[in-house]
Amino acid sequence: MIALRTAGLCKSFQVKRKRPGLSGSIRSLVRPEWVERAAVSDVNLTVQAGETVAFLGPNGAGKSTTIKMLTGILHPTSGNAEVLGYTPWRERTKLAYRIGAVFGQKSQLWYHLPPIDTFDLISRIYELKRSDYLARRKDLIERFELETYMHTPVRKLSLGERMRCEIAASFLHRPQLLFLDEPTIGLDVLVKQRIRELIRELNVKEGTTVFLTSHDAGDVEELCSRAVVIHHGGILLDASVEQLKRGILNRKTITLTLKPDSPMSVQTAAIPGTEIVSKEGRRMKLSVDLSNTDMDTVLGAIVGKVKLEDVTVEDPPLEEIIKHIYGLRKGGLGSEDERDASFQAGAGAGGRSG
Ligand SMILES: Nc1ncnc2c1ncn2[C@@H]1O[C@H](COP(=O)(O)OP(=O)(O)OP(=O)(O)O)[C@@H](O)[C@H]1O
Repeated sequence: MIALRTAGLCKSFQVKRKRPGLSGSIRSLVRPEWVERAAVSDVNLTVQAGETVAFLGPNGAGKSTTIKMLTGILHPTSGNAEVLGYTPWRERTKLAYRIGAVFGQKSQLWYHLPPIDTFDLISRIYELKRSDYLARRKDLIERFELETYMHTPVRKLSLGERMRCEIAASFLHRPQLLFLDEPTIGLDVLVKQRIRELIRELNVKEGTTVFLTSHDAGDVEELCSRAVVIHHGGILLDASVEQLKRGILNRKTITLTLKPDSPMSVQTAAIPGTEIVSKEGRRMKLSVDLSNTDMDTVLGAIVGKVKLEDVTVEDPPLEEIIKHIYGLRKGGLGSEDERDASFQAGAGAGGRSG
């Protein structure tokens, strides 16, 4: 069953063109000149029910604008979309009963009220049967471990506690499709991990389709089965996360802080798949290609050669990954695996994209 389908979805905004200089500014004020700016251009996408899709792209790529059209907040300039059988901008109210939305930077919980009050309010907005609501609330409170926070005003909760409440609240009315916009932004590693597990659990248990935007490669790797990358408003890549992992998400960044009495360099020439990307005083960043080596080998080759004060291993920022994909698509193709991830998938993971 199809959860969501778009065909040639486009959105342009009229923006004022600013003329240069003071006189230009005054003229713009008196007689503004409008130009059209494309935010989303020709997005063709099909998401099957139960899929977990990461919708990725750099700042300004058109992610939020697409989500706003899919939830019925914005009308497209042209093209079509169908979400759970509804045209979002024409049947917004009906659709609202069947979808959920969580915005990492905007709270749906009342700031001065405890979460339990907002939960009650949501149950009334969605006209939930009292007994169903109470059973569902109990289940979500246990699952998300919210008991201790339910009666504390939201303003007194930490970001991680609030986000767990936000996501639990969005599941109250059993949405078939959940839109998550940066759900793990600003959270520490452990809370991010827990939130991903909980969303994944509900996806598996209840078949909720997940459509998520994120700048965090970990959200994509751990939560999603498919990634759609949007750039300059159009789809650049549509791949299974497995393909991405094999081809593109196979790099890690190691940051070393060396002790003052340590030798100040690491001989990466002797470690396959590893190169130094930056060096500043006692801090050094290495990029590791895990299709060529493994973490044990790399760390084994470093430990003992230098004296370490600190070491961290991270995913490279998603922006870097997207830049890399963009480079591949423009023709600078690397390994067969990269071609695999970039092109097979770009033509549509399982023929899903246009
Ligand atoms: N209401 C608006 N009026 C004019 N331009 C807009 C409006 N909303 C968005 N845009 C423009 O459309 C483009 C896409 O914006 P959008 O917010 O969809 O990007 P995004 O991918 O969600 O970015 P981010 O990751 O920063 O949230 C941007 O160039 C933005 O400036």
